[in-house]
Amino acid sequence: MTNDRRVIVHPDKPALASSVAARFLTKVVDLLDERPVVHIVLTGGSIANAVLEQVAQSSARDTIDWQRIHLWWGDERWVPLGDAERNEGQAHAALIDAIDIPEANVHAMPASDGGLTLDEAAEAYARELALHAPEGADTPVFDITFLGVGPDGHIASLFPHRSGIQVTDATVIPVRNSPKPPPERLSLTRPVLNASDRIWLVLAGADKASALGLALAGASRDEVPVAGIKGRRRTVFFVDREAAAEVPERLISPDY
Ligand SMILES: O=C1O[C@H](COP(=O)(O)O)[C@@H](O)[C@H](O)[C@H]1O
Repeated sequence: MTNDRRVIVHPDKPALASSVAARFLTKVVDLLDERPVVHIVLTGGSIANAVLEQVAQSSARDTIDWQRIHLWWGDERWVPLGDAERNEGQAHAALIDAIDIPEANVHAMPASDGGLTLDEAAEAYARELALHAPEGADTPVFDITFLGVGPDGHIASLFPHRSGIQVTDATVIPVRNSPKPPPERLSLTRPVLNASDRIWLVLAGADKASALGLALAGASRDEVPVAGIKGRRRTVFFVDREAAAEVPERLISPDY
């Protein structure tokens, strides 16, 4: 199989969420057979949380040795701990509270009330990543990185026509004046995301169709940040029919 980007279309959001959850569980079991520890990057967004809820509800979830899983985040909104906007809090409610995973394996990004400035928080998360990195690297090798995609084509907190998408000399950046609230955020950078073995982008709804169509048609990453995303081994767009409306037929993978 080549490392071309693939698009897998599902009839609707519920089918998308349960299919991605099932693939995730199967892939994690396989990965745990191959290595001692598996690193996963989570994302915010409604469909991503629906996937995590489906993982939590699956009986297969108990076949995973969660002690050997590490969870990271691709981005976080700069709000206090416990704020409903926090991506980490949403993931806790959807999945993490339901699984037996050590707290030390859940690498949430800092919150705005944790005593750090936004810049210090970015540096602190970069240090946390480095602590779990193999020798000579700045971050762990992410086995699966989930990404949502905004209607404007943003991924993590890397937005169109902003400097963040071009950053290559940092692993984590502070984001200010985000076009989507809240205005302050933290984000992994594009090279870090692209160093993931597998990137699984999950998109649902008609408002995502244009961004996806443009990204696959060769738009620039400055215009449509998701266009600049490609994992080392696999890059798969898991989408519903509405989000796939502008995807050329020849790019759609037949294997749903
Ligand atoms: O703000 C964010 O938005 C994107 C996309 O969210 P969606 O609800 O439009 O799917 C998300 O991927 C990112 O993590 C989050 O912080």
